Amino acid sequence: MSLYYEAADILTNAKGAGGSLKSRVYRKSDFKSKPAQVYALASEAAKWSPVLKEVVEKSGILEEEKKLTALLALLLTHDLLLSKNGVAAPSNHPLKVAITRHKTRLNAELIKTRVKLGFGDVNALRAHIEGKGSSVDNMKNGTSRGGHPRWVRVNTLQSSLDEQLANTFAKYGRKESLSEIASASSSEKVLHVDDHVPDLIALPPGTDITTTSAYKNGHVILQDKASCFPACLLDPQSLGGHVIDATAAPGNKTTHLAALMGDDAKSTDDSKRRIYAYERDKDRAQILNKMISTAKASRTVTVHNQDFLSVDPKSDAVHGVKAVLLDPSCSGSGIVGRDDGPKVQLPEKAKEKDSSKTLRRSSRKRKRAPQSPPRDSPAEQDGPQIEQTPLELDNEPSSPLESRLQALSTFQLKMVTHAMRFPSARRITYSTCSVHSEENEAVVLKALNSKIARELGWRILTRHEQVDGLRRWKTRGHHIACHIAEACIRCEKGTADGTMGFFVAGFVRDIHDEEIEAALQRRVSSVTHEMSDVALADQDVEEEDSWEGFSD
Ligand SMILES: C[S@@+](CC[C@H](N)C(=O)[O-])C[C@H]1O[C@@H](n2cnc3c(N)ncnc32)[C@H](O)[C@@H]1O
Repeated sequence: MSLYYEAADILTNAKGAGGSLKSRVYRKSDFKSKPAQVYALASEAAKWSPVLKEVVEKSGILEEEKKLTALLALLLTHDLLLSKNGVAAPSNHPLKVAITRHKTRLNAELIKTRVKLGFGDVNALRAHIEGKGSSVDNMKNGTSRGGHPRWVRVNTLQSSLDEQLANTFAKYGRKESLSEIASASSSEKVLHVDDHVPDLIALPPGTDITTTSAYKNGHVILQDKASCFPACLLDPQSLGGHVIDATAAPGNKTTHLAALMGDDAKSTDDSKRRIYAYERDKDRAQILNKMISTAKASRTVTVHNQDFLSVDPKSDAVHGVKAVLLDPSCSGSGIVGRDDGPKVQLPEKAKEKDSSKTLRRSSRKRKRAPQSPPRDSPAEQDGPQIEQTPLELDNEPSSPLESRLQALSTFQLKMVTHAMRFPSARRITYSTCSVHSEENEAVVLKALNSKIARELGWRILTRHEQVDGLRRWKTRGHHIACHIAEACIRCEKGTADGTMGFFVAGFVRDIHDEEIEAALQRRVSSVTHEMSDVALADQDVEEEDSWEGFSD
């Protein structure tokens, strides 16, 4: 019987363990049940929870069975009604007895819910739930947003969109709208060619292309749409000169930059443009090398297993660098499926339903937003989801998330201001896969207000100056940064746009080399002083990335 308690325990995640549901199950060593069984039950019950919540509530068993918590009732009902082997416990076990005696009632409620949702039999409902993970409400009103599309970037160093459409995706029907892809099941052969990022294709959620030769040979790369924005925004082909990818592993954006540099990058001429890819972590630098070689970008990219902050902007090694792509470590709060595990909808007792409404209403009235929990805490994990309010900028760090965000943003600002020091650089993109303003607009604002930006002529790249696809992108920055909000590009996770949560902004400068040289001379004596001004203390930050590459 420990199976149900253990599955409940892992879904509640009371200790706020980090990572996906799967990693949390397999990390835990003290299960009595088989970890695979716990994982299967927890993830299946979570998927079915929008339906089972209604079934359990309507049956009224929570009012009658004092032994059953909402989560145990959900898990047991799942196995009683939907598992081939039924409830995994001896027939006289009190929990099994407590659920089994309501089987007829629960079954009747499941039939009613299924019919109401418009499914002919339980297999049709199962197929829908397996395919899309939609909520009952979405199913009811037909507004299911579906899942997260599988984004595939054609690697134009090796292939072309037309070639891939004619070969790898020859049997796929082309759809005009992304929503048709998001709501398709993984077995449907349909695709959508993206409207904002060139050479990008959306496939139905869960589509596996890792067995195709195009994927194995690096002709196509798995990369979320949002993660393609920084290289597009940097627009390296319009600038000339060399490019730095300051925080490069695993290499999605490095290989994208190489693809955008196109023919130039293919040239064997010694004077050709290069990408200097920095990665401070040794193991990740190896992954980066592998990705670059599979994508056939080695002719353009040189990998440096080095801390970007230790690169002297004036050294010969980086002479002629015109653009810097900066995608540093961040909280990773925008990543889909990384650690926002399954959302469980729990049944409520009739009486509790009323009181919980009161609670929610009163919390909305509170003037100051409740502390947003750390990324790893139960609220952002697999437990019952607490209503979230956007984190407000606050100078007094009082929760682990706030202090973590402050450490991250200090590090991120340090990276941006270092990139601003490269004398020949004209454009920088700064991106994160975080949803928090502290790591996004706030860093951009602080960087723009820094002494180095002002002295060396850096300003924001306005929306009007952005490449066509990104200029047309509607979701812009948060208004805490009102005068630059339009210039900041945001992607929200879980919307019809089918992206992860992401942020990117560009910096440019238009001044001449001589003016920059003079400004650099003037500030030689003040640099050390400024470094301490912005509290650029080294911070240990957890690494996060948007790796979706070859071993996806
Ligand atoms: C968000 S990931 C980059 C993802 C990558 N741009 C991509 O699209 O595949 C951040 C990477 O930066 C590396 N990193 C963090 N600080 C660094 C530094 N100071 N110098 C070089 N690399 C750094 C981390 O090890 C991590 O691999």
